[in-house]
Amino acid sequence: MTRIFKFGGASIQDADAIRHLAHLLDAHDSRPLMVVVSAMGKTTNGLEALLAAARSGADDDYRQRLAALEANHLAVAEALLGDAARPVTQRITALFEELDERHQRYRQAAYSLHYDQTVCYGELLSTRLVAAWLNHCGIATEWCDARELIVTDDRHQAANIDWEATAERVRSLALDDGRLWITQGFIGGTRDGLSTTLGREGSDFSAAILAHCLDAEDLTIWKDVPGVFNADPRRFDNAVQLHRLSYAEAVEQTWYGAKVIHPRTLAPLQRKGIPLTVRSFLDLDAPPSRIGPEPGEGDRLPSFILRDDQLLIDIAPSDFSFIDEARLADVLARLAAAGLHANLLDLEAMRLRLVVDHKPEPLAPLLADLERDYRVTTRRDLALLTVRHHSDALLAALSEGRTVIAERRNATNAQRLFHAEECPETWHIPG
Ligand SMILES: Nc1ncnc2c1ncn2[C@@H]1O[C@H](COP(=O)(O)OP(=O)(O)O)[C@@H](O)[C@H]1O
Ligand SMILES: N[C@@H](CC(=O)OP(=O)(O)O)C(=O)O
Repeated sequence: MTRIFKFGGASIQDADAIRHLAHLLDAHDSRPLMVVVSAMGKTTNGLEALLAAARSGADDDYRQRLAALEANHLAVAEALLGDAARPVTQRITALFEELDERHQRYRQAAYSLHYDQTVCYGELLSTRLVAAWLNHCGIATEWCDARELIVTDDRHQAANIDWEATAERVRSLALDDGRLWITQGFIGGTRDGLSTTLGREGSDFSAAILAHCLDAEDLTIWKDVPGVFNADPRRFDNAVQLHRLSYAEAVEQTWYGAKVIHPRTLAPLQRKGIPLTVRSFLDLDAPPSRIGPEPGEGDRLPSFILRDDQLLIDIAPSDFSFIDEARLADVLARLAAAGLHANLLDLEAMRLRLVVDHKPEPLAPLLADLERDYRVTTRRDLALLTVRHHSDALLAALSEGRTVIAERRNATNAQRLFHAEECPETWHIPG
């Protein structure tokens, strides 16, 4: 049965990381194996900045950014392959020419369409590089284009999967030919040949789609942490690893913002009962986290999720009337159309408060639109803390010395909104 591995940007950020990846894959000779790879390091951020430069007409900035991205990829190819780099450097140069041509063609088009036709190049480039290195190391590797495998609609930047068409295409691959297969995370394609993307950090989801369509034995997501913790170990100095948790718990944690796995990853796995392992690509002996149908300690222990850079939107009808169901539906429909998600929603008779990620691009038109029909005020520079499996004592200790700007609580989850300036860079879990 096929196994699926997914590697994110951190695991292929430079030549050394790609060498390490090849050692790791060399030790896994089980086939069929499909490897899903993201863009190198922070390339997607670089491509987003390139897009902004292209759209604002900042031509010098655009050219400099394009050249820097190309130089970085070429340098990695040369560091890896030296004299044997020519075929892959030619391919990289051709991909950058194509990327430039796409920017010229789509710079006047809708933002999301332009985004998908250009930002997809991060993964196209990284997989070419990694495949070339694996083949050079004697690991027979076949490259395939995820835009021809993962069929989506044209909802750019958050495309919906055409499961039937995708399954048909994925199952037609001759995966059991003894080679390792490599494809891109994050990207798909419409039936008409347009590139699409599945949402930032969506490569985990790509891997789950392939696992689902192939009835894979398992999916392993390789990270720079040993597994899923009860809080981001970068932000909470005493976070502990959760070795077992259910799909349902993982969905909840990621939906509230735990960045370790993309929230759309779990459903395709759950539908087929495919186990998910999250493990370290740095420490191969570290015990991993396993996610499956059965609950584990992760379903009981408190977990803590922090969202930085939040914006509070306070919405009231301008005529002193209620926020009735029709108004609530109206506001939420506008939010959804802007591609935004309410991280916290608090409703009173004449006031609706929403907390969203502060993303200026979709927010500016949304706020202008809401202001035409409602009284709208906003507050920025906020941090949202979600505690799952909370207790009063935990919440009190975590809120000490901080103003609670908004709050929402049910039996399992408690959310509190704080001023970012009142929050520490590194948190400590009380207890
Ligand atoms: N609950 C959590 N458990 C583990 N890691 C977490 C958690 N929440 C956030 N993270 C962060 O997720 C990072 C790994 O995810 P990410 O950087 O997106 O990986 P990749 O780019 O390889 O997909 C870790 O370095 C860690 O800081
Ligand atoms: N490269 C894309 C997709 C992705 O999933 O990346 P990563 O696996 O490195 O989080 C992004 O940065 O959004």
